[in-house]
Amino acid sequence: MGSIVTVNLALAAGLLLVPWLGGDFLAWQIGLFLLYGVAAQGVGFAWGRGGFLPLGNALFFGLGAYGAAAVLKATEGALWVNLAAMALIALLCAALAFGIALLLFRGRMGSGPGFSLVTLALVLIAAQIAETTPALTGGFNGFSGYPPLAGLDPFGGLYPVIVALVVAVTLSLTLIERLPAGLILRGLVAQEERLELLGFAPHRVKAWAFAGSAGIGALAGSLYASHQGIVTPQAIGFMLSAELVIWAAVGGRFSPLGPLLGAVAIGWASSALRDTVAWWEVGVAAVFLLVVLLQPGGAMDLIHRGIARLGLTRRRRDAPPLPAPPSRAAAARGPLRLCDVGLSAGGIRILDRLSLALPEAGILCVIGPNGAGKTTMLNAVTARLPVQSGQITLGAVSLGGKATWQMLDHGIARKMQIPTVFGALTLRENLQLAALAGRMRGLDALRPSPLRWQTPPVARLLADPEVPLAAGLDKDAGHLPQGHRQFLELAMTLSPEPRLVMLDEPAAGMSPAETQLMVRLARDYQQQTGAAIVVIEHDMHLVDALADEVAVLHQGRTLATGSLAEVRRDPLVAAVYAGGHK
Ligand SMILES: Nc1ncnc2c1ncn2[C@@H]1O[C@H](COP(=O)(O)OP(=O)(O)OP(=O)(O)O)[C@@H](O)[C@H]1O
Repeated sequence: MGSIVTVNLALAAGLLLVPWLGGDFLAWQIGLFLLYGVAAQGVGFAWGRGGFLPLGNALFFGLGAYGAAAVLKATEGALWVNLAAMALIALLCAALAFGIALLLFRGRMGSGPGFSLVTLALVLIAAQIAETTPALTGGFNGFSGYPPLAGLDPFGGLYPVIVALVVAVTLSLTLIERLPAGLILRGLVAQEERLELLGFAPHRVKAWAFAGSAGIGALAGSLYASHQGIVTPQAIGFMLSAELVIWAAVGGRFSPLGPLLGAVAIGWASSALRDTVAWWEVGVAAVFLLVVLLQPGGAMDLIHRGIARLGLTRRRRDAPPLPAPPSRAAAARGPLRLCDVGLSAGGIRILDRLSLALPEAGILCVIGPNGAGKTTMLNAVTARLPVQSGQITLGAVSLGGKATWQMLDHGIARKMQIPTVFGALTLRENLQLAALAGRMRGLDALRPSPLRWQTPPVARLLADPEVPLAAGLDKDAGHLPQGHRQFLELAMTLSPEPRLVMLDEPAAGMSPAETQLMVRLARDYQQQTGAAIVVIEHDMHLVDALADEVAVLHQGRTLATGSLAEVRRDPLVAAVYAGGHK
């Protein structure tokens, strides 16, 4: 916290010195690049933190600028009315962005080019409207003839207001990084699938990030109107959108200060050198290309690495853990039933009128030859693949039409066949995210204390001397060996205290000792919580050690259920396994 305040105070002091050292004209020039920099910070937030690239963020900068110009003209200098109106415009832009992102990201995984292209199309449309509606926007000539905010001189009094905006935005973005909201965003980029299984709706997380990005852009745009005294279609055009992306990339999109640095450095150098250095734009494009290819973290990444090499980074002290509040997943009730479930994908019938009733408590092992549809059954339950016929119910609740991220609130958690952990985060951060799962309420994402939550299942695992997690909490999860990764994913799966745990080949890639440990941990969890656990497994020793009951799947149908001894005696099962499968 202290370092955040120091950095922002230094930023404010450095920027406020500009008019003293360089005069009003330099401050006016820097003020413009700072406003562009704030808008680029919005782009950096969406791209670097949210993992999706908005190609048309000048839309919100322009809406902020035109909106503020119109308000300033209509109200003729009433300061508080103007400020309230500008804040309202920024909120409206954020709401617009939220809606756009929800529409585009809903029901889709990934943050691919579709979103970027739509935002590009939107800014092209907006620029066209601005050019062709002179009655509203002043057309090509621009919107002018309004007083600046509070009558502040763009060459004098407005500059401290711009600096205040810069510091407020930088401080907010830096603080968000230290709060659960920032961790959730990092989780989104690191492993969207796991985040969704932990009960976070990726499309909503992205929508909030895009709303923040748009609101920041609109605030910058609203001061730009006063700074320039005129708003032209360039303020809402594609060129500015592209420049915001270049500044964010070159300065460093992963850091709140990076885009600001990029905008001021490139913007100022461009204004000084564009007319004297031939091919200046080509040079900027070349730098952009080099950054994209060789230095994705931009200039701020180099600066951070330099600071780390000099040993100037302070290690954050870990505050003692707090008991986590009750989990919604622990309150869910009812046995899971699949009734005549049919599922086809890629033209292949995978589940063929599959019916299976799970016990409300105990361990059910699902076995069957390769390709029998075991993993697909879990995909159907967790809504990762759409079911075409039949019903899946949990107690009295139908799971039909629900999304993957809603499953945790129904008490369902899943460990994947290939362990999915947040590879770019430390083990501690992985467990912090899992502690938030199913427990966050209201404004918890914006409070620091939820990062200290510790859940009963994770506390037990960390205290267990055989579980290889407690010693390396500050290591990146991406460097864990396969066995340790399985335990980390198990810890994250159990952390929300789910009533129904689905473990897909939990011992894959493990040594015999690790496999034994996995069996013990699954058994312990079942006994401590009375939950139902479904384990998909090929290893019959493990099935023997774990199963209260066994279900055999074959060609997308339930072939037999009963104890392991019973299904072994079943002639149909014997025939399937004698057919050369595992
Ligand atoms: N999304 C999909 N699109 C097309 N085919 C799929 C899809 N998912 C699974 N399949 C196919 O469905 C069949 C069943 O796959 P599934 O992974 O459910 O089998 P499994 O019983 O878990 O096998 P294994 O024990 O080898 O993991 C396989 O032939 C697989 O290739």
